[in-house]
Parts: sequence; structure tokens; C-alpha cells
Amino acid sequence: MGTALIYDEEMTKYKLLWVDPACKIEVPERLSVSYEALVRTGLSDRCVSVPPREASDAEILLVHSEEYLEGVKKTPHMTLEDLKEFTLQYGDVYFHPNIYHCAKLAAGSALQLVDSVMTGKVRNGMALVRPPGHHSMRSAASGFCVFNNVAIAARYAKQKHGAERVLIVDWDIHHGQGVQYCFEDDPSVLYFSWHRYERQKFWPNLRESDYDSVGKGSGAGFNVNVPWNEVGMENSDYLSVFCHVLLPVAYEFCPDLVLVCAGFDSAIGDPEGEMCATPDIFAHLTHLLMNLAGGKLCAVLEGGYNLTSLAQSVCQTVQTLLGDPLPQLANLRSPCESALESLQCVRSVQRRYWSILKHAADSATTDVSNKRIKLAKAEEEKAETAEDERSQEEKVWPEPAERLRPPVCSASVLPDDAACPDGLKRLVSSKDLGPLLVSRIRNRSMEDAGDADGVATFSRLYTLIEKMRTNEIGNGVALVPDVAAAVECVVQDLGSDLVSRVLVVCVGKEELNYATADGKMLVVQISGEDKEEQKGKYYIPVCLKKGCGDTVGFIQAVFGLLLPLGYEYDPGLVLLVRMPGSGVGDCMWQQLIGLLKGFAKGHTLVLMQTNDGACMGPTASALLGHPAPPLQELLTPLPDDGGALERMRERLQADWKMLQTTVSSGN
Ligand SMILES: NCCCNCCCCCC(O)(O)C(F)(F)F
Ligand SMILES: [Zn+2]
Repeated sequence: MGTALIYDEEMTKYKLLWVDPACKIEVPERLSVSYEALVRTGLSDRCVSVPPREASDAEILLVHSEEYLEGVKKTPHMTLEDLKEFTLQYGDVYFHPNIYHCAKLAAGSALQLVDSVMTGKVRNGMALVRPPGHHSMRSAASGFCVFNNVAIAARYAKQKHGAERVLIVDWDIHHGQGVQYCFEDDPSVLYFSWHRYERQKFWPNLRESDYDSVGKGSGAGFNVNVPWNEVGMENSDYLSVFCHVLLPVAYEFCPDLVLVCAGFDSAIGDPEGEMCATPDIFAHLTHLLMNLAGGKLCAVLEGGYNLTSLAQSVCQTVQTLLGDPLPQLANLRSPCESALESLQCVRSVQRRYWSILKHAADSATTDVSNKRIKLAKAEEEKAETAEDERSQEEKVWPEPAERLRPPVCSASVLPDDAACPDGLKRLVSSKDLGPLLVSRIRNRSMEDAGDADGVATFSRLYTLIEKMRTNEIGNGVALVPDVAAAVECVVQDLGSDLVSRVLVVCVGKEELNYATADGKMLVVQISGEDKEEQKGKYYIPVCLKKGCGDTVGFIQAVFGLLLPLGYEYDPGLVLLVRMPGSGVGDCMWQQLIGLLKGFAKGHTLVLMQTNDGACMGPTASALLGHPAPPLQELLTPLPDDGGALERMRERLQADWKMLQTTVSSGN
């Protein structure tokens, strides 16, 4: 299934008709520049073009009041003076004779997108719209927004398509208060927003944008606010919040549909956000949401005012929706202290609503935050004097790297009698390994089970890894007689000279704690075995008391440990090893394969034991990029696993900064 793209130049046909410094950044070129970039890069041709339509009155009234709609309806016939007068009753927004028409098209575009995804016409999609929507409220326009496109889309998805749970992820740098108000007492719509806040000093300056607004009544816990109290947030800050807050909660919520308030003023260069995250971060943020709701994801444009970073960010988002390999995120750093404080505060208030966060450390107690406020004030005084005048427009960042689709998406290395799953290319050619390697392989305990000559298997493995390195092949799966020996061979003999760092994810028990001291390999092993004592910086055994069948524990390990570690380690190859008898469920297994694509440009090699071929189908499906089926609604985790995991994370965070979720007590 494809990716929908909704755009119509009609939505560029309104603009600011008078002087208003607060609104001058919202220009028609935002839309045309974004669309032209998609055309120039060839991405628009790869999408399914879906036309917008006007939202009907009834659809607009799903969120807005009659009196508000009646008022907006009058604007096309107003004189310039009347328009100005009408605008004065709202904040940081402007009206134009054609904005009502465009606002109906923007809302209608979001509905067209929901229809296309919910009916299965496409898997996912993006709507490039103006005016944006997430600030507009039931009876008020605000922050360039007239109708709340995404809020209307959420209500519409429930009413028309029977969606029971809708997740709204708002990565725009402003708080979508309009969305929060709309759903704050509604447990069927989970609203997540991060936003520049600066302790209420940043627009819209609302007390209720802080992390302690968690929703009301039966909606408590279904509103998640992550305030950024400083500018300059980077990729690592954004990824930490996704791994340690949004994704665990989103997986527990188990939505039927994901809507994204896709604002790109959270990217570097934007005059509003003043953040430092690069456009390729949106490739990863999109990817991390794509295995929810069976892949049903609708991204609707909100903000974004630096035309260069906006266009790049839109392209990164659409290219990921299309399933292209992800860019490698360069040198992630530790989340900054301010981000850690926000992270800790959010997790501490949300832990009482989400069992998956139950073991989160307690809140950044008042003294910590008071201390930070004192620190911040001191910083402020200092900073004000040395305020560097360089505007956001002069910020420079590297053009996002090309993300080339390999000629072969997925390959397989199988015993001659094993059937090759549809869509996979069977590797038969075996590269001549040369005498040295052959002798080493022969020396390995290669007691073969039906495999005439272990060397054949390994030469094909070698070929597969070589072709991943040259990007001729995206990913692959190998059925081998002896997985442990295969891992040893791949890592010790093949992997090392082919790729610099290999992330080995082992599911199930097996002795895999090779000499990993040199950092060439990071082994994360998820099993029912407690190997705590063998732990080292590069060998991280995660013990799930109930074994790998414990979905909640597994998800906690994936988001709390595996993904942050993987981002920080930044491997050139991912080796996913499935030990026989691991007990991991097929859905979880597919989710894991889907999520691991975020690393090494998608170069994942799955190793399975020949007699474990039963899950070859789900493995192939995930490797080919089909979205993983939703995990059964996650049950309450076993108390001991969550606690053990938190303790392990705290111990490891000295070595691995991306594991941090609390302000370091030292500072
Ligand atoms: N320095 C100018 C002050 C501007 N203050 C209002 C900011 C509105 C932001 C709108 C947005 O970006 O959130 C949306 F997505 F809705 F477009
Ligand atoms: Zn914004």
C-alpha cells in the first residue's frame, strides 16, 4: 500500500494584508516551497495524489461552535477594515477574504487523508495545508489557525470510521492548546505535545502547557505535555523523549490511528523554535510511529517558518512514509540537563496513569527544579549580556544525506531444502572466502545438521553482509544450523572487517558474551535468564522474569534500553539473533524488526536456527517493510521486571548517556 500526498495551490492564495510583526512569518511560500521540494526530489511522483475537499459545516462543528463558524463565514465579504476589526478579537492570527475557503480545504484535506488511510486505500500519508490548525479553539482562532484540522480529523475518524483510540503526536514547537482543550477529558484521544515553554515565558504563555496538565476527569493521563524550558534542543533530546515517554505510553495506549500535528518549526534554523535538531530527525520520529496502529499514520502540516529547513523536513518525513531507508543520525550527544529535568517531571506525573512508566523515578522534586530555576536565572543574566545576535536564519546545517533504496530490499540465506518466502531474494552465489577464512570457519565447531558444508552457508552470509555494506541489499535473514556459531563467525570473522560497529540484539538465552570490550560489538540480550553478573559496557543482558513472551517487559526493554543504546552506539550493521525457544511472540518480533530498521540505514541481518523456520513468514514480512500488527493491548507489567529494568538503566547511564531520564543528582 502506498503513501497519500494531499496538496492544492489554492491553499497558498491568502496572505497577511496589513502590518503585524507577529504574523508576518506565516507566508504562502511555506506551502509552495514544501511541495516544490517534494516534486524536485521525485518524492511527489511516488505518492498517491489525493485531492483535498472542503470540510462541511457538520464536520467543522465536530469541534467548533456555531457562532464561531457563523462569524468566520462572514469574512469573505468583509472590507479590509472589517477584517482587521474581526481579527482583533483573537491572538496572533490574521484573516483574509480567501482564508475561510482555505481553512475549509485544510480541514477537508485532513479528512481526505483519514478516509484514504482508514479505508486501506493507502497505508499512510501527508497533507500539506494552510492555514494550520492546532491552536484554534471551539470558538476562537489563534496562532495563524482558523479550524483545528487535526482535532476535527480525530473526531471524524471516531465517528465515521469507528476508531476507538486515536493518538495525536504534536511535534510542532508550539503547544497545540486547541487540541488539548478539545480532548482533555476524553480518554479515547491521547494528545502528546512538546513545545518551547521557557517556564511560561514563550507563546502562548499558558500555565496549562506545563507537564502537570495531564487531562481531566476520565481523560486524566491522556494529555502528555513536554515543555522545553530552554532553546537549542538537539536530536538526542527529541529521541530521548520519544524513547522514554511517548513510545512506551503510545504502545500501552495501542491506538487504531496515529495523527501527527507535523509542525517543522522544531527544526534547526526556525526563527520561532530556535532549536538545533536537524531535518533528518523527522525521518526517525516518523519511523518510530510507523509501527503503531498497523502503520495507519496521517501527518498534517502545522508550522515551520525557515523555508529551507521546512522543505528538508517535509521531504525527510514523506520519504520515511514511503519506506525508504533511514539516514544515520550523526553523533548523538547526551540529552541536556534542562531536557532531563522535563523528562523526569513528565515521567513522574504520568507514571500514575501508565503502568509502563510505573517505575519511573520520582519527580524532579521541587528543590531540584528550584535549584535549576536559580541556575537558569543566573545563566540568563550572563546570557543577556553576551546575547549572540546571530539570527536563526544564519544557522547552517548539513544537507540531509541521500537515502538510496537498495536494488534488493531483502535477501535470504537458506538451506537448500528450505523454501524462500515471497519477496525475498535467495542468495546462492557464494563469494570465494579465501583459504584463511575457510580454515577459520572449518575450525569452528560447525557440527552441521544437514548442511553439507558449513562453509557454503558462511560464504553466503559473507556475501550478504558485503552486499549490505555496498547497499546492494537492504536487509536479510539467514537460517543456519547453529546460530551461536554463526554469530561468532559473523562478528569475529566477517563483521569486523566489513563494518566498524555491530549491534547484536539477541532474543533468547545463549552464551554470547564474547570479548566485547573493544566496542566493535554491542550485545543486548533479552532473555529469561539472569546474567546480571556478566554485564559490561558492551554486553547488556536484560532479564525478563516471565521470559520473552512478556510483551510489556519486552517493550520496556526495547524503549528504555535497546533503542537509546542503539542510537548512541550508531552501528554499521544490526545482527538480530533469535535463539530457539525464546518464546517471543510473532507480533513483538515483527515490531522489533520494524523498530531496528532505524539503525545502520536499515541494514539488519536476522539469524535464526534452521529448526526455527516457523517464524520465517512474519520475519520476511517485517523485513520487507510491512507494518507490524498492533501488539495486544499491553497488560500491566510484572512489578519486578519494571523495577529491575529501571535499576539497570540507572547503573548503565554512566556509560550510556541516552539512557538518562533524570537530572544528575550531582549538578
Ligand atoms: N515571533 C512571532 C510571534 C508569533 N506568535 C504566534 C506563533 C504561532 C505559531 C503557529 C504554529 O506554528 O504553531 C502553527 F503550527 F499553528 F502554525
Ligand atoms: Zn508552531
